[in-house]
Amino acid sequence: MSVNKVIKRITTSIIRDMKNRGEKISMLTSYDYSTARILDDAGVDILLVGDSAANVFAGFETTLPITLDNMIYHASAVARAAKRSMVIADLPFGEYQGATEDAYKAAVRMMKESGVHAIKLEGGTEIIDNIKKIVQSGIPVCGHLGLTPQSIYKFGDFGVRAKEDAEAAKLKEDALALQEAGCFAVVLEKIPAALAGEVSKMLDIPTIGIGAGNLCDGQVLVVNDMLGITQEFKPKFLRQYLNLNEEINKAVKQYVADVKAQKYPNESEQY
Ligand SMILES: Nc1nc(=O)c2c([nH]1)NC[C@@H]1CN(c3ccc(C(=O)N[C@@H](CCC(=O)O)C(=O)O)cc3)CN21
Ligand SMILES: CC(C)C(=O)C(=O)O
Ligand SMILES: [Mg+2]
Repeated sequence: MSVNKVIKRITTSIIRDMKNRGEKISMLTSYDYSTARILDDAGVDILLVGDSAANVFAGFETTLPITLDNMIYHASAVARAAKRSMVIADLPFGEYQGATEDAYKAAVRMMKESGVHAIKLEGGTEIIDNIKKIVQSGIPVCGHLGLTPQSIYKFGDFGVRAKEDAEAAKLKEDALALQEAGCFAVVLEKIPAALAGEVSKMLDIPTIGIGAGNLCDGQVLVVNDMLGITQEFKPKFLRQYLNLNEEINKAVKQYVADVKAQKYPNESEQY
């Protein structure tokens, strides 16, 4: 019997209601089944299978190399774990910026083969026709504006976006276009808090911020960062809730020492 008969799944309409009620939306990334089980049980509203898997899972410097097949593999693992959370997967670089037909096919493959509930795409007016086609086919789409890591070589750095009036005006225009195209939410990454507040007020759909202040309708962090597994990455917006890197280091050192000293396994740990 499906768990969903007892535990209500978070849907696009539920997160819209959250915005209307003023209940903030919590989102964390997730790339594997075991972690996703823990996050789902802990009550996170949305699990994002981010293309940041390229960085934190695979060790690439940027998000560009991860493939659609890679993303489907991660997304299917997370989708199998999520009982209550809504699961969103990033479409990777190169799969949705070209012909509408190609973008549509990539979105359909992600939905069919992974079992996630929605997809996320970086960009605004440039990809609006592709977003419309995907939304019209029944696939919920989340937008992503501000710092868009798939365009890192265009921007050249990971600095704060839309600090200047012209870029802020373009971001607002993009946000309205995404809403108009039927996106159910939009991620705002590394933009001034005041601008994120204005956009959140302007839009009917929820905004989910990362490095975008507390006036957004929700927040997202990379789970490896907030648990302190990631070691080098410490931007100002990140709050580290655990130092898991240190905890794991201690545990592994103890294990190695126990093996060396023949203290593991003991009598009760063998047959
Ligand atoms: N581990 C991880 N966490 C993330 O939040 C994340 C990824 N990877 N990969 C994909 C994108 C890239 N993101 C980023 C990348 C860099 C900064 C950042 O603030 N970097 C520098 C500052 C650079 C600058 O100011 O020019 C820092 O302080 O670490 C923020 C978000 C967010 N996403
Ligand atoms: C940082 C979030 C928003 C993301 O897109 C990712 O993890 O890939
Ligand atoms: Mg991403």
